[in-house]
Formats: sequence, C-alpha cells, structure tokens
Amino acid sequence: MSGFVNLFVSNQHERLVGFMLWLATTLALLAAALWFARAEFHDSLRRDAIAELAHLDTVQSNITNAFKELQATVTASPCSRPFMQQLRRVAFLPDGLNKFMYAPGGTVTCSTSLSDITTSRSLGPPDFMLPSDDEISVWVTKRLDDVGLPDINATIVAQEPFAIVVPRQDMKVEVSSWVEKELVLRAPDGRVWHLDGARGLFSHQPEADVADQRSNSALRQVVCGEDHAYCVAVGARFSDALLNWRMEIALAFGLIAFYAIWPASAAHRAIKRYWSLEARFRRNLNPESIVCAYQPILDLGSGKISGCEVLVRWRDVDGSLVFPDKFIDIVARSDNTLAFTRMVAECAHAELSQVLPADTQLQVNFNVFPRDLDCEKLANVFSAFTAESDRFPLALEIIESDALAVDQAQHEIEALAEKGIRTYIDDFGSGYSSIHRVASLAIHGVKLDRSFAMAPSESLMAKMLVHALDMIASLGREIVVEGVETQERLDLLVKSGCVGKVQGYLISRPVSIDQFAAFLKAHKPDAFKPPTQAAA
Ligand SMILES: Nc1nc2c(ncn2[C@@H]2O[C@@H]3COP(=O)(O)O[C@H]4[C@@H](O)[C@H](n5cnc6c(=O)[nH]c(N)nc65)O[C@@H]4COP(=O)(O)O[C@H]3[C@H]2O)c(=O)[nH]1
Repeated sequence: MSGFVNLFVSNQHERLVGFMLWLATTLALLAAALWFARAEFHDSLRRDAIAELAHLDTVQSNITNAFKELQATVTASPCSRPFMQQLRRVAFLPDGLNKFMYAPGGTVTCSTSLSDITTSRSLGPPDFMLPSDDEISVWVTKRLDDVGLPDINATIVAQEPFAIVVPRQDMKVEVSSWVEKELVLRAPDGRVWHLDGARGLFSHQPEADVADQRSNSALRQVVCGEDHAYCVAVGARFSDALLNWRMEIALAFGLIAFYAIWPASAAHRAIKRYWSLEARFRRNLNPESIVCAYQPILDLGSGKISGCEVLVRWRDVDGSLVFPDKFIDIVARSDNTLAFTRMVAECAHAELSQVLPADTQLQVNFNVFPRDLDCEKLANVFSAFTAESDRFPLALEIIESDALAVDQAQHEIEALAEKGIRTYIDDFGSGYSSIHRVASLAIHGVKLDRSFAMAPSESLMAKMLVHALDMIASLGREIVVEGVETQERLDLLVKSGCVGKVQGYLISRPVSIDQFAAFLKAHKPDAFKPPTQAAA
C-alpha cells in the first residue's frame, strides 16, 4: 500500500504514472471496443442464422399447406386413377414439393412416382413425431428404393394418410468464408440429424470422424424453427474474425491509443490534484502528523543554552518529513492558523515536559501567525506553558507583516507581556519590518533574519550585518541572530558586543526532542567561545 501511495506522492514517478494511466485507459477502451465488436459479431451471426432459417420456415409452411391441400382435394378412392390425378394435381403446385405418397399407418400403397405398387411397402417406425397437434411423423434421410424412388435419400413427413418426400435442403444464404453453418433436424428427445454444412457445429462437439476442427467455433448462434424440429447453427472463431479485420483493428487500435491520451491526462491531472502536497496536507493534518523539532538558542553572555525555538515538521502519508517552507503558506491561507499553532504547542509541551529533567529552565520560542496576535486566544493556546512559566518561559516570534496594525499589535503585545509572555519580531530585515515599527512596539527582542548571518563574507548583506545590529541595539531591544553557521561569523557577532543570543547550524540544527535533551546534557558553556576567551 505504501509503495502504491509513494507512486503518487513522489514526483519522480510522474512519467511512469502518466504512462500507466495511458496504458490502462487504452486497454480499458480496447476491451470496451472488443466487447462491442464481439457483441456486434454475435448479432451478425444471429442475423445470418435467422436468414437461413427463413428459408426453412418457407419449406415448413409449404408442407403444412400441402397437407391441407391433400386432405381437402384428394378425396377419390385411394390409389384409384382419379385419386392419382388428384394427387398429381397437388404435386404440380409450385412449392417445390412434388413427391406425395398415400401411406396410411406408414405403409406406402401408391405415390406420385409409382401408381401401381403391387405390394404395399412399410416405411417402418418414424424417427420421431412432431410435438404439435397435427400428428406429423418424420423419417429422416430414408432410402426410398422400397417406395419406387431408387438412389434417393430423403426426409419424409407424414400426416395420415398422406406422406410427402421433402427434397434435400441446402443452405442458401451466403456468408463470409470464416463463418460456418450447419443445418440439422432435431427430434423432441434431442436426437439430431445433420443435413448440411459444418458437421457438429450445432451440438458443438465435432464427431470423431470430422477432420475439420474449425467446427468447434468460439462464437456460435443457434436458431430453431417452429417445434424446434429444424435448427440452424452459425459459428466462427473470434480470432478468425479479428485476423480477417486486421487492418481495421490496427487502425482502431491506433485511434484508441491516440484518443486515450485525453482521458488519461485528465485522470492524471485529477490524481495529481488529489495527491498534491496541498491536498495531502489538508486531508491529513492532525496532531499525529505534527512533528516538533527544537533548535537550541545560545546565550552569548553566559555561553549557556538559554532556550530553543520550536520548529514544526509535518509527517506526510508516505512517512517522509515535510519542512515548513512547503506547507506554512497553506496554513497561512487557511482559517486554521490558531488551531495549527495549538497542535504545535501541545506537541512541544508534551515532549519537553516529558523528556527534559524537571529542573530544566528554558525559554521556549514559538512562531505565531501575525493574524493570531490576540492575547486572550494565544494565552489559551499556550496555557500549558503559561502554567509552567518558571520552567518554560514562553516567547512568541511574530513575522511582522503589512497586515499588522501597529496600534492593535501594541495593545496585544503589552497584554502578553503582562502575562509574562515575551514577543519577538521574527526575520527582521526580510519583510515589512522597519526600524520605525520595531521602535513603536513594546517587543522584547528582534530576531535578525538569517540571510544576514549566512551571507558570504564580502557580500553586501554581510557588510550590512554590523549596521543592522547597531541600529537595533540603539532601540535597546534584545538581538537574536539566526543562521549562524560558522565560528568566524559567531566571533564577529560576539565582537559587535550588542548580540544577546544566537541560533544556527554552528550550535545545532533543529533536532528531535531526544537529540535536544542529549545536546543540552552535553553542552559546555565555553563550547563556542573564541579560543582566547575559552582559555580565560
Ligand atoms: N540554512 C540555515 N538555516 C537555519 C540555520 N539556523 C536555523 N535555520 C533555519 O531557519 C529557520 C528558522 O525559523 P524561522 O525564521 O522562524 O522560520 C520558520 C518559520 O517562519 C516557519 N515555521 C516553522 N515552524 C513554525 C510553526 O510552528 N509555526 C509557524 N507559524 N511557522 C513556523 O517556517 C520557517 C522555516 O522553518 P525551518 O525550515 O524549520 O527553518 C528554520 C531553521 O531550520 C542555519 O544556520 N542555516
């Protein structure tokens, strides 16, 4: 499951996901097209079978009419000259039936071909009777030498006292070369007699002596006439059909593969939206996914770690840690800034109070959104810290933004100070902060933006560092410098004589609570002092 999630979360597999979606869409469309083609093919087989059956229906209706005609018009004394004349008159009707017999009880006494049969000849027991009320008996492919029709194998149908020789029925409807047909007669008990076409197609089990295994078609349609006495089976192998239409199929495949690009890319966009960091973050932000990191703050006067800044990380759905530069803006754009800060405060308080020794005294700095600068609300969010202000004095770092109305901010900052909560202007020098604003607010201190301390030695920013420090120092506010990465830069800050505290990778990166506790335990006050001072 996590591998599957990874596929969408990590951008590395974007091409693979896009390709898989295209492939899946192409295959799905192809399967739908094949299903449709198969259904259409089935229908066309059925249409062929019905067309063939229509011809047999005509034969059956001719037989029914012939019997009616015989019963109505052949009334003379059986086998007498007038009888034979009447019989022949019916035989002349243009319905393809011209061999009639007088065969009461299945015994042929006279026929249109042979009027003077000296001895009656029995047809024997019929092969089957039709289930209809007309009492019709059927003899299938009977040799007719006995009844004066030498070398003829034909089907005889009889309705007392007449019998009709049904001429051999061939298939009439033209079909494609890869389509097979079989014509059968079928007794009510299920026995089947092959009449024409691909033997075994009807029963779908080729007889042992049938060499042509193609009869075992994959697609088959069987339609039967009235009484189910005659049926047409039509079949073909789908693969044969596909082979036959290979050009059309290749073209269809190309078109499907091409048009699959649109639904696949729409699906890809939807998936990307669903799995975007913003969507994942909004769906999964909860106290369990909040991870706190602690960056020590070094007091330059004492050399001790006087506090820490709590920096939040977010545990993504694939387990990886996401840094605030990726999601703080998402929080800032939402209405949940205070709820978010509460989650961070609760996470930090639980960890700090559990892991650090009871006698630890440490200022804990939190970042708060400017819009949440409201003493009452913040005191509520950080109530666990204000309740333990001896152990964990609280400090709030506020990024001064344009939205921060000085008068209102001043009022809230004063109220916070009354509750023992310190406030700092964060990232001074990076945003809207001006020396005028710093002077107007009763803040405890200023955190100088890390870009000053991190700037290369000869750069303009590095040169501005000392001036920025002088300027803030003149306002009498505590100065904390962030982003101290080298001993050289730290030495410069110490030399300036106006920096109270520093924070940066030189001292420690933001670390987990256990690493922070270990760091505090191992820290020596002269660890970052220049060698001369350390020796003294
Ligand atoms: N290259 C370099 N970087 C250093 C050094 N020392 C500290 N940093 C980084 O500088 C950032 C200091 O936090 P920030 O200015 O408050 O800037 C923070 C803060 O504005 C915001 N943020 C972090 N946690 C929270 C939070 O809980 N709530 C709110 N509202 N914002 C937060 O996200 C920003 C970035 O946080 P991080 O990515 O943790 O980045 C941290 C820290 O890892 C250094 O020597 N070199």
